[in-house]
Amino acid sequence: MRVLTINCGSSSVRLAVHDVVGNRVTERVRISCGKIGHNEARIKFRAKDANTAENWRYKLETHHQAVHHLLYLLDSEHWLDDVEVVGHRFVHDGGFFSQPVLIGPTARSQLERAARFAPLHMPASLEALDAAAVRLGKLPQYAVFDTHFHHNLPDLAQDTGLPRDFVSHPVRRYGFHGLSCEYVLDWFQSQGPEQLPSRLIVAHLGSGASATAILNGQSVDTTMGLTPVSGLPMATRSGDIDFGAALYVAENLDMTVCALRKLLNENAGLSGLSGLSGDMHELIERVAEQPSARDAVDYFCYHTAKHIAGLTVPLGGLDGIVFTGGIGAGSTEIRERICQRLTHFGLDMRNLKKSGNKAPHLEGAKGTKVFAVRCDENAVIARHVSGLRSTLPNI
Ligand SMILES: Nc1ncnc2c1ncn2[C@@H]1O[C@H](COP(=O)(O)OP(=O)(O)O)[C@@H](O)[C@H]1O
Ligand SMILES: CC(=O)OP(=O)(O)O
Ligand SMILES: [Mg+2]
Repeated sequence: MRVLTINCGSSSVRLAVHDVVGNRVTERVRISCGKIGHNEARIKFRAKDANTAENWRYKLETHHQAVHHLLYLLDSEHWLDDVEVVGHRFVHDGGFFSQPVLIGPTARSQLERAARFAPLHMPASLEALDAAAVRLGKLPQYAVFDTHFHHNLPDLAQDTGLPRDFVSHPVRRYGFHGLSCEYVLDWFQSQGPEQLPSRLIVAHLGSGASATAILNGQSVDTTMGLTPVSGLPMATRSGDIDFGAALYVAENLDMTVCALRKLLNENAGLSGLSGLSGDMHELIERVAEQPSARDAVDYFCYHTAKHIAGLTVPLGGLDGIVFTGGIGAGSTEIRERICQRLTHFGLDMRNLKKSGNKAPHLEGAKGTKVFAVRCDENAVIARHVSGLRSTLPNI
């Protein structure tokens, strides 16, 4: 089965076409655009069989523009000709879905209702749904959820701390970056039997950032909650903050709830702290000359390490850490700086500098192994969509 997958991240859009036969997922082509909204967004194209890779810089201000442009580029080179089905990453299921769903009118309106919980992602994915319908006609389109992997979090990890009287469906902690966690589990599987660390933390560090505690392959706690604004500091999202401080600021500045939501989602985190940019690469380059860039990077590394240490409580110890996402897979420096704060866990750092899925040292490790894995959420979407295609109801 030939599957087109569309993954709208907070600063990126990634499209890919895969062939899926049984459990085998083979990528034909991928195209992505990062740094959306910056002056120069980056488009990367790679076609596996043709062995071609190209990069362009382009002015793409919004996800809407990016999705349309990437679809156009694929279509004009006939990469979409034999696509049979489309799979989208939707970060939030809104409490409506516990598995991927074929999107009909009811599911679509439920996804629209869930959009308020993830304003940097869900509206973009809904636009991508429409853009694909325009270009590909009536092909079936599926939603695959970031929340799915965390569906069976223990009650203790699902509770929000709000009074029970106030909390009703759909208010609970959901967790995100589940597709990335699934990819990491697949990656361990590919390294050979019994390579999966029993007590594992996946630190997905991209424009959105989270850490998830995985015990024997199951998510047992994670840093994001009802919304993907909580937990680690992010490009433009605050991560965990003193809510009293947020209320004080909102009251003093006479902010509406809507303005507060915008502040915490779009103007906080690395961007708010540095006053320069939410892009980690840019900040690292400016650390020497800009104290605020240094402060933002320090804050990110410190709080990420603190959250990782906190997640050893539900795990009862720590056997492995995987760094993934653009920063986690890309930056040896950030991985090192986080790990320097975790040395009391007895980290085995032999794999720390091995970016992007290179064969790791696995034998003879003493203590907690550290890995960097370049996750591929689109491949996981393609696998889900093809596996469930014949069994899902169209609602
Ligand atoms: N080699 C690298 N070193 C440092 N940061 C990097 C590197 N590669 C990517 N990044 C950062 O990763 C972030 C984007 O992560 P990514 O996972 O691609 O985004 P998204 O969350 O939108 O999917 C940006 O802050 C970017 O600067
Ligand atoms: C859930 C989330 O934050 O996703 P991303 O990292 O792609 O923005
Ligand atoms: Mg992402």
